[in-house]
Amino acid sequence: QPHVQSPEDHYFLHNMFGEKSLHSLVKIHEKLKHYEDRSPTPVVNSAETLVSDLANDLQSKMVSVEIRELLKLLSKPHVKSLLSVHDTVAQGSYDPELPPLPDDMGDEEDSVKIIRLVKNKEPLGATIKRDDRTGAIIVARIMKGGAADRSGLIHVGDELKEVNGTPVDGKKPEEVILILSESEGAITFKIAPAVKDEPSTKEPKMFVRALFDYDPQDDRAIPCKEAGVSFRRGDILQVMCQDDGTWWQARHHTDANPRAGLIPSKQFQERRFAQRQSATLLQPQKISSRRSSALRRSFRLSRRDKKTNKSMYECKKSDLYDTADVPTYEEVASYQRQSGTKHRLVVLVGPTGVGLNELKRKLLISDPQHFGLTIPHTSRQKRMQESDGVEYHFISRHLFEADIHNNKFVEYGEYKGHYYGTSLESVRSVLSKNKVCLLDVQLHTIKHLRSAEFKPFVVFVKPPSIERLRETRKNAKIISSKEDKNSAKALTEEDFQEMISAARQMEAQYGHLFEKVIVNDDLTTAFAQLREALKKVEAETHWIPVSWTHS
Ligand SMILES: Nc1ncnc2c1ncn2[C@@H]1O[C@H](COP(=O)(O)OP(=O)(O)OP(=O)(O)O)[C@@H](O)[C@H]1O
Repeated sequence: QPHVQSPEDHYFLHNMFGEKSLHSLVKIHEKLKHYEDRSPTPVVNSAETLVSDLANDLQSKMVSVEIRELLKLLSKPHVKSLLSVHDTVAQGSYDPELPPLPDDMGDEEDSVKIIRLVKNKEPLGATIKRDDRTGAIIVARIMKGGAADRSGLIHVGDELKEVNGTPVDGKKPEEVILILSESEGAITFKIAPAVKDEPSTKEPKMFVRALFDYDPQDDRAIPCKEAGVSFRRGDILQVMCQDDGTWWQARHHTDANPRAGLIPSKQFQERRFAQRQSATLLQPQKISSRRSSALRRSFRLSRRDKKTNKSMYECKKSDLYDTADVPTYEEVASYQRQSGTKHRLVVLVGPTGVGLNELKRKLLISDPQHFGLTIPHTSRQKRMQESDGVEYHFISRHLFEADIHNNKFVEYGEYKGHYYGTSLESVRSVLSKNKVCLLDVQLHTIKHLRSAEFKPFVVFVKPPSIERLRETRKNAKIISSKEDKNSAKALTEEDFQEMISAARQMEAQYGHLFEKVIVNDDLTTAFAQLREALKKVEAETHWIPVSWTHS
């Protein structure tokens, strides 16, 4: 067919239509159709009984070879199955046959339920445990949307008495699971239903962003590895049940399968993390030895005269030892910016020299009406060629200190006795012009910006491999340091190494805050990726922390 384009599709179809079994099925279908049209009626509707009567009769007269052969044929499993199918169809009784109720049921057993589930490849969607006190096998949880849940017949707390006629009393859960996994088709359970009021309240849907990687296979605590759901940092999960304080039930929100699986609860994960930390006495890592780099970036672009402004500032609020909160899950809601409303604040982070300024500059040039930068504050004297509110907002040292005290700065620092800082007001000012505000700050300040007002979209710019850095940064320059503030120096091997190790530490400590990671290998490609990511955030529906949706 002309619309079958890929060779794999073609190959697949070709093989499928060539299958013998498919041809047989088609033939059977045609035959059935043929008979159906003739509306046949069964001659007998219990061929099985007829055959068994016949066999009894013949048994006593096993004289001829023919009789012996006939008996042999009739006792073949295939023939028996065929007769059984014949009878089922002839009698038109397609309901499963329930095993007869035992006659000797004691009084205490009068509430026993016999349940028959037809098992396909799908797992049952239930976990069991042993009651330590009574030794009984109890249904521990029912996975939302799974086969057991959908049947509506099995509930948490039900006691399993028998599986396919085998009593499970005194058996270990693993042994019961083995019986289950070995049985095919219909499985019959004898269950003593739990005496309790089943909470029937519908769970509200909750979506969370996972802030850590999880693989149930590596988790020794999970009660059933097969029931676990693995996920990666950044994945959006729908939490469907939080009844259990330790194991929540959740599914990937894009997953077509409605069945939930187990994930560690927020509280449990936090507890584990705390234990792990105290066990290893983990020291929060110090990020980058080239301190105050972020502050320097924040100011450099906004200065007009580049020559005089290539200098470094001491960062005062340099809380480099800050540890992020334990990253587990963050509740999120879908969000789309309405046209005319404020843009999300774009925060660029990355190690010194990775190219944040370069990317900001390119964005700004690409659309100066759309993107904007903050104007910093300083306590130093205004120079001849400068104007207030253009390069800087010039304020007195006294006022600057009062503003620091009143938490008016996103971040600030001191260089050569003068304060420099980016105020929250300067961010608001760009946003209120309906522009996308591009900000690069030190990582620890992100958490102060995480609010409904700014809804920061944090982009982490990552260096490529050291080999690629060597290749691509041949002509790259970074601002040297205080000793020689007017000159830029070429990037050295040490700079490359520092860039890579700083990036690694940043990702380990703050990775859960990054909504987008861009590798700045080839500049044009990195810029295109950044532009694309920003476009998406502006126009498409995406997830943001739920607390940002109600301001
Ligand atoms: N992908 C790239 N390929 C080649 N050179 C690049 C690339 N990205 C940035 N550069 C160059 O690397 C140098 C450092 O870039 P830039 O000043 O933008 O870094 P930065 O992250 O802002 O650094 P700092 O923290 O030191 O301010 C510049 O000379 C820039 O042109």
